[in-house]
Amino acid sequence: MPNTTIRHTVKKARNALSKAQQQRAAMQLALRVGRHPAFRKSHTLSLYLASKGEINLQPLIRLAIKQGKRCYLPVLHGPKLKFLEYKKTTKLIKNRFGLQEPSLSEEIRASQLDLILCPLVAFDNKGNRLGMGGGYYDRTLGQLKKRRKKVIWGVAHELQRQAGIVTYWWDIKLDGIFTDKRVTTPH
Ligand SMILES: Nc1nc2c(c(=O)[nH]1)N(C=O)[C@@H](CNc1ccc(C(=O)N[C@@H](CCC(=O)O)C(=O)O)cc1)CN2
Ligand SMILES: Nc1ncnc2c1ncn2[C@@H]1O[C@H](COP(=O)(O)OP(=O)(O)OP(=O)(O)O)[C@@H](O)[C@H]1O
Repeated sequence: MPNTTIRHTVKKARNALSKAQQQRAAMQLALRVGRHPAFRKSHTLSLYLASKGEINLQPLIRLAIKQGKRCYLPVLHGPKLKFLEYKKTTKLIKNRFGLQEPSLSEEIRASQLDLILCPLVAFDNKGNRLGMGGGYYDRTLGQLKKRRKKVIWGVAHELQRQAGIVTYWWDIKLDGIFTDKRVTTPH
């Protein structure tokens, strides 16, 4: 399927999930990520605040903060993202897409993050990611040098899995995917 068709179809399916289904998925994701070594070993991690049917990371954020981990959120900065700390007291403002982001808090360089949980629209078993089409994660994470450790993971509802995604030279590869149902590493 062409990527535009995938984007359209998956967004529609994701938006159709009920509140109860969304809550259950968010809890299951938090449990699954919470017991994974990539999360357990992490001290600094970036997440996102869900919008329009994206899997909600709030239960996971609460768990991470309770365990003393430092949580960061993406903030639009020109063509790229910055990562700013997110705490209970952090003031949020809406960016031009209507997404909430920290207005003023401590910044961390992407290379200092132990775990980066990326939002996405669709993914496949090879670790390919299709996002909202802004190219923000690609531009920001494409520059990470020597990716020895598995830091970049996608998070999604299981229904966002596709048989294959058409990719381009700028697309970053995911080191793994967490869904409400499974953990997958590229194969
Ligand atoms: N929750 C969340 N935060 C995120 C991202 C994301 O995908 N999800 N991003 C990941 O890169 C960045 C923002 N990227 C975006 C890129 C494009 C559009 C966009 O085109 N929005 C359309 C509506 C699309 C729709 O309704 O599905 C618009 O506002 O017109 C939005 C965000 C940073 N923060
Ligand atoms: N590293 C890069 N260098 C130059 N241009 C880039 C780079 N990464 C992405 N782009 C541009 O961004 C546009 C959007 O890319 P793409 O459709 O892959 O975004 P996405 O991964 O879906 O979005 P997002 O990461 O914001 O969720 C592309 O048309 C491409 O021209």
